[in-house]
Amino acid sequence: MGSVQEPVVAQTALPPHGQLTRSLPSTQSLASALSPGASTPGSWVANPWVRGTPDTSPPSSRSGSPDPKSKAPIEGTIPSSETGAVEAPRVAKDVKSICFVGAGFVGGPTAAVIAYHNPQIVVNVVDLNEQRVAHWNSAHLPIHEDGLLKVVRTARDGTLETTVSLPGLASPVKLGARQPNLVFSTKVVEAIVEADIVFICVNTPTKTHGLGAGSMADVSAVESATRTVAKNARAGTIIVEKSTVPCGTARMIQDILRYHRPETSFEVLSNPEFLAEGTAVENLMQPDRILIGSAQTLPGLRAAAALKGVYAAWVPEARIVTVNTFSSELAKLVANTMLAQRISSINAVSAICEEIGLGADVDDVSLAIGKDTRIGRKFLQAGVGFGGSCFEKDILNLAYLARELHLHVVADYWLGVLKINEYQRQRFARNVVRELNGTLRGKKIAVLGFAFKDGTNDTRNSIAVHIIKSLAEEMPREIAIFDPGCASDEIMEEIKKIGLSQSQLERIKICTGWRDSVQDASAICVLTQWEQFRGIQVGRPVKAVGKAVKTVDDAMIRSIQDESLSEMGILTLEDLASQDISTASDNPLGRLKPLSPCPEVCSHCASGSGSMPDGEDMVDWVEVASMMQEPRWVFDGRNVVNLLELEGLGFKVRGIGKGTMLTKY
Ligand SMILES: NC(=O)c1ccc[n+]([C@@H]2O[C@H](COP(=O)([O-])OP(=O)(O)OC[C@H]3O[C@@H](n4cnc5c(N)ncnc54)[C@H](O)[C@@H]3O)[C@@H](O)[C@H]2O)c1
Ligand SMILES: O=c1ccn([C@@H]2O[C@H](COP(=O)(O)OP(=O)(O)O[C@H]3O[C@H](CO)[C@@H](O)[C@H](O)[C@H]3O)[C@@H](O)[C@H]2O)c(=O)[nH]1
Repeated sequence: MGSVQEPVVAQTALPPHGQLTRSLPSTQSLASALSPGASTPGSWVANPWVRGTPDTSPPSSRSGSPDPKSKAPIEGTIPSSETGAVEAPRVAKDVKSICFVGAGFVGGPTAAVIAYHNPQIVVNVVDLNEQRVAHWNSAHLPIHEDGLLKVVRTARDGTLETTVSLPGLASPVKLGARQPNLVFSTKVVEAIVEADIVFICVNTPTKTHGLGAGSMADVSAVESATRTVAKNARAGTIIVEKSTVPCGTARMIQDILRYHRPETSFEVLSNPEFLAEGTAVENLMQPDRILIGSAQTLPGLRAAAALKGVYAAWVPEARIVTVNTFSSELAKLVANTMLAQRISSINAVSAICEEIGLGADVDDVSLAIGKDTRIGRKFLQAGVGFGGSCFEKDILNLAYLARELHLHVVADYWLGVLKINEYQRQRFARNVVRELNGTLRGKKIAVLGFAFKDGTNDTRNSIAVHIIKSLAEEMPREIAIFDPGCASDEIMEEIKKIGLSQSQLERIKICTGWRDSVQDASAICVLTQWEQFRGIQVGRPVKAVGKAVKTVDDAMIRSIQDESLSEMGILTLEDLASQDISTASDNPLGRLKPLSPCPEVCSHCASGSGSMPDGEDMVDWVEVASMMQEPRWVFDGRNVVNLLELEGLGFKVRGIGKGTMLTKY
């Protein structure tokens, strides 16, 4: 590329205050951009987030040699020579191949659901991590999410031809075999070359060193993935930013693309992901919304339409929101910050409840305010604080942006959400030590729950790790940790990151069952809201099991007998078939192909680790009472146990925000 420098990117180069000017197209200019033959490549006058002046000249007039990899225009693109305009991306129907770069918690499930609903599109999921890819290709997926294995097996392995007979159906329904269309591999370049759409789905943690350490997002993986895309993607390929990124990253991606491919124009879309771990498949199957941000230009809007077409295979159009790129990037950060803010708000109330005594109960307050439809009941569960790989990082990201814009009051406002979160977990750890007479020496503490929330095996930035660090500083005899979803080695790996001394580390034991962990313990800390920890309790209303029985109606029969039955239709069929069989099955129609056997050395098969709890090994609090040391403390950081009942069994219990005692710290 001669002497041209690759652009310096993203947050490191925010402009001086007051220079954040951009021009969104006026209605008139947008209308003209949409008119046939429009040639404006973009309406942003300057990239406010990138050092230097971006090249807004048409690709053909920029410096640099012609792109040797650029191929003849493919079907659906508008050749620039014919129109004088930048090449417009293909429209939805032309999307034949999608590539996900990054097979992590987001990339894997998102790619699987897209492939599941679009059997005509080949979805390649690529990652540099060979072990992760090997897991995606096995019976033991690297992440545990309800329903994920079935979705992956359907798309990755294809299905068998099958005939379904159901009561209410006049004639059996024949389902053809489905061809595999989901491929996990390490062949990053090959998958990018083939792709019509590339999703960048790599990690964006908070920087740990250098400029902005502890607050700024590290976009180096996005940069690196973009470089590989820039060098290999075909002209017309749409680049989608799926990772959660600082505002302005789409521009950074665009600049890297321009640097490596000055002759080729690519559209970059923002399409943030809103799935929550533990409910990933449900969230992807029935999203509240799909957000697509694009340049407000003809090619930008066309690219957005192409992506919309992919989602429209199963998401109602009204739920697909299209905005400009910046709004989309910002909306993702704001969504997480506001969800976290609700948790910190209710946790702040929990501190008041505990201090005021008088029986004030944060769960009652939460119930009462949540009935107000303007407030709503979600994300008002008080607890020991929020963990996970997203909330903290995204709040820091938003606050960093505000700080760079000299909006210090705004930055402090959002950082207050994190302050309360830290305060809450410190309060919890302090309470444990105080109630145990100010010393943990010679005592065993059981920790029930390590995952940052239930339903997942993700141990990243778990609240438990912070609590364990505080407890370990008191040099207890032992800290015995049990989590029904996390693998022991992953728990230990996280613990090793928190800087404990050798002597502290030696006191930590990871248990594979709750009995081992509570045996002889002086106190139990419940830190994850696993259903299993509620335990066998008298007087708790039994949750209704199973779904309401569906009956086959005419509309259903018509949709089922439609020859071009979509996966949505097949899901209905599966729902109906599931009602007919006594045991829950991932394969009610007998459609799934048998799984290939694992190699003999499969560590998962050997240890059974990391599988989600099946609900059979409920904690039996009566048994626990007989196993613990007096006075049998239970510190319930998630308000999952029945406080009164446990007190009846002889436990001393402290929940979060339960003002039953007047305590002073
Ligand atoms: N975890 C969530 O629930 C969640 C939800 C919404 C959004 N997000 C966002 O999505 C992004 C990804 O998160 P995640 O949890 O999936 O991360 P992850 O760490 O689980 O996965 C990222 C993957 O990208 C791979 N990778 C990194 N650089 C690569 C490269 N150049 N080429 C190929 N592969 C590469 C890594 O090996 C890793 O497997 C982040 O920005 C995150 O903030 C996460
Ligand atoms: O009322 C509540 C709800 C949650 N939590 C805690 O908050 C954390 C995060 O939970 P949750 O938001 O359910 O899981 P995440 O997987 O972190 O999902 C969040 O972060 C993702 C990554 O950006 C987003 O995509 C999701 O929309 C957003 O909910 C966990 O520790 C929970 O225990 C509470 O303490 N109280």
